[in-house]
Amino acid sequence: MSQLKDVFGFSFGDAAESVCVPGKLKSEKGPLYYHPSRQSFLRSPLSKLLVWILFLLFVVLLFRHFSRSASVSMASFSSNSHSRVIRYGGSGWEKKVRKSAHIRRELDGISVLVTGAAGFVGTHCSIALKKRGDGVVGLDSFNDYYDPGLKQARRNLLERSGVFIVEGDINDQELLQNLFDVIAFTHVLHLAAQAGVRYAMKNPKSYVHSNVAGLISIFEAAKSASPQPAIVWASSSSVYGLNKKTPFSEFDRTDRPASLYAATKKAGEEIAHVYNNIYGLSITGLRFFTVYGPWGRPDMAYFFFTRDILRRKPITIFEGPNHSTVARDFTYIDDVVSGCLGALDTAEKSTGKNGKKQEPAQLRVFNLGNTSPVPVSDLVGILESLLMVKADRKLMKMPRNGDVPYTHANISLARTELGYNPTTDLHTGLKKFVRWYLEYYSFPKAFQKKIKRNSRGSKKTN
Ligand SMILES: O=C(O)[C@H]1O[C@H](OP(=O)(O)OP(=O)(O)OC[C@H]2O[C@@H](n3ccc(=O)[nH]c3=O)[C@H](O)[C@@H]2O)[C@H](O)[C@@H](O)[C@H]1O
Repeated sequence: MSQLKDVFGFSFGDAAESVCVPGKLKSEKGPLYYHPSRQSFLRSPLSKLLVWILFLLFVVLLFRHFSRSASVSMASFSSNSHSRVIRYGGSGWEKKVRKSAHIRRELDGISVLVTGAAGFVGTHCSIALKKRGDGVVGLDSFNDYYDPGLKQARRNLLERSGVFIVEGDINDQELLQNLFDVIAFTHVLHLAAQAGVRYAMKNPKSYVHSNVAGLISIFEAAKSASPQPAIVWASSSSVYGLNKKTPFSEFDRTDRPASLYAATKKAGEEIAHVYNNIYGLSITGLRFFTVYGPWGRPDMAYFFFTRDILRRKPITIFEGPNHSTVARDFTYIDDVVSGCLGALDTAEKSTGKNGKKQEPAQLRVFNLGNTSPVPVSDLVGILESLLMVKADRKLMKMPRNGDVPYTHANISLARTELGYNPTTDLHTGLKKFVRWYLEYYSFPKAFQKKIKRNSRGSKKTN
């Protein structure tokens, strides 16, 4: 209102007050005249008219202003109901996209569209690619599945590394087309997804929207692009479902998912087969095993356990049947990044042209795990020793919400084909996470130092 007041010399509040409050004398609001029959001073009809005219003028200008913005948005904004109204297109925008996609590496440099770039794995991969001289353009919807402030902080980090993130939904076909028109991406690293196993009970449709429809949208854009990019995308260890045979191998069956999340990732692998078969897209699916580390996801157990232990709040540890331990093949982020880059570097070119396959194209799936499952109770033990706080543990039977009791990756295939070689044990990885956590959430410096000193001396327990 104050800005409008600067422009028009009055605000809507002024007009309403001067016109709509009868009998209220305001000497500062223009000429008054004496009304003999009412024996009082009233504002002159002329000045009332003037106020009305100005008010109407203001309404017309306001209307014109908003209808102009709306017509711009129709031309160049996403109209998808799941995304916010977002501006893209135009020379300034294209310049940023081109700059971000610029390849600085002379030999074998690639230009990558990273979806979910403000996500946990997306941020780390984008930075690693940029660091080695590849071109990177990010795409992220910045949805509020978890703290958007953290995604924004990751965006700031990426911007400092020279990565531009386009804000938009992977289901926005027009936006994708626009991006492929500007840049001939050699690769797409498709990490945008609805994550979380248990959340699928609460919001099942979000999994279909992102993990099925969104994946198809990416494949559609890629198959029509010229040249077609090679695609590396995030599947999940959860596709092994309730398999008993361990460690999980890529050759094992994956038709018994335990959660809707797993089912949508499994569906993604089948959809990948279709696009590879019909359109000649080169596609690599990576089955991530419970990835953790700095800049991680607050919806994951290691993250909220840390928060709750520090707040002296109880944490719930799930148990399997007959009080058996629940365990995960926790995989540190740097190892997963090396696997993602290995997959990009070994991806063959897509073979389609003008939307048609010319010859058979590469289709791969790899486990990216750590090969050493750790019980969740041990994870809590490591956090206790690093944070120097005893956790208030509550043991609880694992609810039937899509969780699986155990994961363990066989990584021989990734080792051979991608040169994947995880080196970070859970203790070392959590130590790095805890240091980041305390710094990011601005814990007192003295406390950070104390924890750091303690963690230097603390021993590996796994
Ligand atoms: O590998 C994957 O493909 C998936 O990994 C991750 O799923 P999960 O392995 O289930 O990780 P996470 O929720 O951190 O639970 C860890 C452990 O803590 C146990 N757990 C959990 C919560 C709790 O309150 N108590 C508890 O014991 C719980 O039973 C479990 O044993 C990603 O979130 C998912 O998006 C997907 O990428």
